[in-house]
Amino acid sequence: MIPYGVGMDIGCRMSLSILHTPISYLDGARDKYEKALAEHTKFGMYETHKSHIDHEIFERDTFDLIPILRRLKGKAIKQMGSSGGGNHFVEFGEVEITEKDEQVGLPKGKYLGILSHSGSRGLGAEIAQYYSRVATEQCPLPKEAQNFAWLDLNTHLGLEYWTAMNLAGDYASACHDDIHRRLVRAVGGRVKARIENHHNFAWKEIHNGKEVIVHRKGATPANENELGMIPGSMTAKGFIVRGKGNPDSLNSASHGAGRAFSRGECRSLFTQNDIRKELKLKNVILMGGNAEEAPMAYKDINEVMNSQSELVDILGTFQPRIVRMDK
Ligand SMILES: Nc1nc2c(ncn2[C@@H]2O[C@H](COP(=O)(O)O)[C@@H](O)[C@H]2O)c(=O)[nH]1
Ligand SMILES: [Mn+2]
Repeated sequence: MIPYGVGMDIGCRMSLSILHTPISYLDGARDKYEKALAEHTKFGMYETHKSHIDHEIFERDTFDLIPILRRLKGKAIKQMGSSGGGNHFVEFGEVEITEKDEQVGLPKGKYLGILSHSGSRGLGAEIAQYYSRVATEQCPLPKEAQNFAWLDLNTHLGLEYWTAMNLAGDYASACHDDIHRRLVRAVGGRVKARIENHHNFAWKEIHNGKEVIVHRKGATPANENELGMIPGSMTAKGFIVRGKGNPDSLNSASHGAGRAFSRGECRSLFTQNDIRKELKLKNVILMGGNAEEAPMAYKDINEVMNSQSELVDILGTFQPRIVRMDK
C-alpha cells in the first residue's frame, strides 16, 4: 500500500445531488442561491460551521484505537461540512439527463443540481503526511523514488494506514453529505438522486484473477455499471458517467479535464478581467476563486471525454451556474 499513491487529500471526491426542483427556479432567483452558498458553505483552513452534526462516524472505535486519529478527532468534528481551498468548490447548476439509467432512476430532462468537490480536510492530510513519512522510514528507496515507499498490509502499520485511509474516505463522504444537507435546507426541495465517487483512494479489487490494491490518485473508478461524475471546469459542462469496466485502464477513467496550465503559468497568463469575461460569456457567477483556478486553466473536457469513450458511457451533463470557492 503506497500512501503517496493515494495522495495527500485522501478521499478527494465529487458529489452531485439532483433535485426535483425545476431548473427555471435557479435562473428566476439567483440571489437566493448565491445567498445560500455565501451563508451555508465554509472553505479553507479557518472557516468552520458554528453548529456541528452528531455524525455516526464520530462514534467509531477507530478514532480511539489509533493514536493519530485520537488526536485528530476534535479537528475532524470542527471541520465537518466544510470544503478545502484551491480548486475545491460547491456549485449550483443545471443537470441534464440524456440517457435513462436504472441506478440514476430519473427520466430524461433538466434538473437543479448541487456539485461539490473536496476531500477529507485536515484529518486526511495529517493521516497522509504521517503514514507517508512512516512508509519512507520503513522502506528505504533511492531519493528519486521515495514517493513510492509502501507499507505491507500484513503488518501492523500497513493495516493501521488502511483503516485510517478508509475512515478518512468515509469522513470526506460525510462532509459532502453535510454540505448538501445544509444547502437543500436553505433553498428547499428534495434530492432525487446522488452520484458520487472518490478520485484519490485505494480499493482491494480482483484483476487478472488476483486480488490487488488499485490506487486511484486523480482517477474515477469505472467498474462495469458504476456511476461517477467527471467535471469540466467552472464554465464547462461536467459528465455523469457509467463505467464500462475496461481492464486496459484497470476499470478507471479520468477525474476531470485536467490542467492545461500549471498554477504558476495561470498567475502570469490570466488577469481578473480575462476571468470576468469568460464567466460573463458562459453566464456563470463566481464567488471567491483566483487566477490559479481560472476556467481557462483546464483542457477541453469534450476532447477528454472523446478520448475515453471506451472507458465510460455518458448519461448526462452538469453545467455550473453559481460557483463558490475559497478566496
Ligand atoms: N465544475 C467545476 N469543475 C472544476 C472546477 N475547477 C476545476 N474543475 C475540474 O475538476 C477537476 C478536479 O481536479 P483535482 O485534481 O483538483 O481533483 C479538474 O480536473 C477540472 O476538470 C470548477 O470550479 N467547477
Ligand atoms: Mn480532487
